[in-house]
Amino acid sequence: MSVGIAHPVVDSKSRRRTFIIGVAGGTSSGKTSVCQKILELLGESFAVNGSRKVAIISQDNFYKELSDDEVSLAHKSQYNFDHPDAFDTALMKKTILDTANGKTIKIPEYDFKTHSRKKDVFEELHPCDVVLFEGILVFYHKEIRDLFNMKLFVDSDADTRLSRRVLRDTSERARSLESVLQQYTTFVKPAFEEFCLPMSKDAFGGNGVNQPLTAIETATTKYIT
Ligand SMILES: Nc1ncnc2c1ncn2[C@@H]1O[C@H](COP(=O)(O)OP(=O)(O)O)[C@@H](O)[C@H]1O
Ligand SMILES: O=c1ccn([C@@H]2O[C@H](COP(=O)(O)O)[C@@H](O)[C@H]2O)c(=O)[nH]1
Repeated sequence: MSVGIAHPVVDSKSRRRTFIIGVAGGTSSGKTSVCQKILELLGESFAVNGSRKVAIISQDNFYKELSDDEVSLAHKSQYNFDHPDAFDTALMKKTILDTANGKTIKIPEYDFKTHSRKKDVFEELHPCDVVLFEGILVFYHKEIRDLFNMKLFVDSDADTRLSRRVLRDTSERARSLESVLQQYTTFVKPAFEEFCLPMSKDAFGGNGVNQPLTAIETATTKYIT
């Protein structure tokens, strides 16, 4: 499989550019784990040539603020967090563009237990050389998709994803088994098939890190000045 390296438009006045990698995949496919591994390995290999800063941004931090009624629905597993409209696309686009142009950005933090952003809590991210932007629907909107220099799709089998999700959501996200299964069958699985999977076509696939890592190392060496 070939890897397309794109060169999205960045502010020509900007002196610094950041290589942005979009990492998509279904829920619990291992996106965060793959990103952490890439970050670790890139950190090590880049250390040979001087320090290059690599960071991970999660699309989960860009969920829209919900009304009280929507929060009530969310607590009953009746809110669709897997639809593209659940995300603040404008803020996501601005954040990626600012990152690409070497600006310091502020990322909101999301709380899965309350289904809301943490009030006045932000992570400040200083300019990086490589940013991994991961999430279920990071490839859905063309205006966001086109900002990535490289696209990776973490491809894990559906049974594996569901079993990991059950374990994670019941232990870390304060969910009951019934609610995880209800949300999965009503929203998560249909949305994966409609909005996530079709966007994986031109991305670098698999669920390991070796092939993408080699491609990322090659691409970033050429791209970053
Ligand atoms: N290769 C793997 N083997 C076993 N468990 C894994 C593996 N990759 C991820 N997990 C576990 O599955 C859950 C979801 O993984 P995560 O990387 O957070 O996925 P995603 O970011 O796609 O939702 C986590 O609890 C994680 O520890
Ligand atoms: O308040 C919320 C917000 C999101 N979700 C679910 O999270 C996953 C996306 O996160 P992954 O780490 O990629 O699994 C998505 O499928 C939403 O259904 C939630 O349950 N509650």
